[in-house]
Amino acid sequence: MLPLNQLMLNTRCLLNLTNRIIFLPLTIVFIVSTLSLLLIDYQLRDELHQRVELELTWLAKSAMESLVLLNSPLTLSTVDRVAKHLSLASDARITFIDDSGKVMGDSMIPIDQVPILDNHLNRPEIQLAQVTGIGISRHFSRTLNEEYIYVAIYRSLKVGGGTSGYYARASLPDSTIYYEVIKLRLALASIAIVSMLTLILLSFISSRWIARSVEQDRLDLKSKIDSGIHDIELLHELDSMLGACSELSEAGSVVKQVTPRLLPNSSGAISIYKSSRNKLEFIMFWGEEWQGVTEFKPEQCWALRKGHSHQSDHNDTQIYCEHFSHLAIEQGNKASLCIPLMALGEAIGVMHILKKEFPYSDLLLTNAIAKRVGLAIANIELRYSLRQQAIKDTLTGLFNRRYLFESLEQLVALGMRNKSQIGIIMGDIDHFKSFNDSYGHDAGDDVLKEVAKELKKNTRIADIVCRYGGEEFCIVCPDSTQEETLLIAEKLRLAVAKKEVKLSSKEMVTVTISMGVAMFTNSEDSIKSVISEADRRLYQAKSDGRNCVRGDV
Ligand SMILES: Nc1nc2c(ncn2[C@@H]2O[C@H](COP(=O)(O)OP(=O)(O)OP(=O)(O)O)[C@@H](O)[C@H]2O)c(=O)[nH]1
Repeated sequence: MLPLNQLMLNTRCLLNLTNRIIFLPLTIVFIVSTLSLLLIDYQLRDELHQRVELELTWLAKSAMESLVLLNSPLTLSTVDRVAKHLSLASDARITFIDDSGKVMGDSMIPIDQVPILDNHLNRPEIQLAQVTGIGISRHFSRTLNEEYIYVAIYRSLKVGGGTSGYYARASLPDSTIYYEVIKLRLALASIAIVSMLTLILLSFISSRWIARSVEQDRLDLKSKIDSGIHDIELLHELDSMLGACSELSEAGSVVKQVTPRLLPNSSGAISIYKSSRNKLEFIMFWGEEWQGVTEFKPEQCWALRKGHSHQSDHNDTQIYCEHFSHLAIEQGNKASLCIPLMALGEAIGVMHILKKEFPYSDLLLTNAIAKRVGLAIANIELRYSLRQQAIKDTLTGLFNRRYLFESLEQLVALGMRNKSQIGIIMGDIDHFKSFNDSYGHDAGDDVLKEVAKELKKNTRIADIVCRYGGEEFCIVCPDSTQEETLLIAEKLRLAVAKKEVKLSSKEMVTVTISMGVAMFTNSEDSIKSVISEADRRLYQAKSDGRNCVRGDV
């Protein structure tokens, strides 16, 4: 049995597990996405810088081309106009610088201030362009008071008759890139936040779902355990009740009470082998009144033929046992199950059950019930046969002297209480020694058996007929007067005298019996004294010529 607190503990563990299952991946996803975002941010910034530099290079080259294509002399006003014109097409600042470092035009500086601008030869991008043709740098612009990215192109141009070098420079404030980066970061952060929120929501929903299904599983498990405990308790009860039964009828009523609680909506019966073992007879049932056959041959039961249980609807078949089929079909196509009842490796009977269906749990239960019922029946039969051996004479089947004294004690006590008399008849076959000597001991045994049958046949059920020893018999007649007992004795004497016994040699013989009668009339009479009195009368009968009854009239 699984205790309830153990069950709760298991559930809590499961919930903790659920938390771990959900929140651990969530944390990992959060860390991975944050790192990815940082990487993307870094790469995008780098990419953006490269693109800006490329764009500025292209702009600087275009500006230089514009200067080359300018049909006018390269004066401050023409060059500055080109710079300002070009800047209309982009956000970039365009600056033209001549060979000597003097600014010839700037898209962001009014023309009147251009001449007063610093010499630009010391600018890193100009110095680089002078050497390699193109120069890129980032530094603080003292003119515009802001951090800028600069790309400068150097080209020698034909001016008048000679050539002169010019720099075309395109630049963008760093803040422009910074704002772009900020915009990108905002977009990425928004995507990340929405994704995380979605993930958290999904995790929350799935954790609720897992918790609900875990709870459902727990309840299912609990109800299964409860019903399992209930079944175990009932099986235990069945076990102990059957163990305490001494009669098959008692076992039958226990099975009738307990089995329907273990197998609800079922009906069934138990049949056991007759001693001849060629037939089985119905001994008990449960559920609906048993409508099936009460006697059948072992060959009519598949379970007994196979040596193990037979289920009619196994593997979608409809193979019913012959002793059972009509019932299963009449009662709405119910499934039938036959289980051999085993004891000491031998089938002693069969349990047949009708039910709509047999789930696996029912099969386990029916087998457990059959096992217990089989053992109980075997025990009862064993006890019965031991008891019979203890109280019966094996040759004649009559009760023995031991049973006579046991039952007399009870009968005398009861008789004295009820103020009724008990008659005792002692009988002895006449000249039995000479019969044995003439016909042999086996013939003597046959005569003893036939005399016993006659005595049994001519007495009431309540009378106790015993073999007292050898060829001597004792018959107890409860609730009988002396006259009645004498009449019974006379009747028995006549019946024995009339009986012709056929010996194995086919010879027909007759014997006679002498009888003495004595009575229990009051509580003072002891068993021994009354029997001695009956014995004394018997010897009186012997001495009076035998084949007669003696007793006080
Ligand atoms: N065949 C057979 N004989 C038995 C059995 N028990 C006792 N006897 C015999 O029964 C005979 C009894 O003989 P006795 O007691 O002398 O008495 P009786 O010959 O019947 O003579 P009366 O009683 O005087 O008529 C003995 O020979 C026993 O061996 C038994 O179970 N089977």
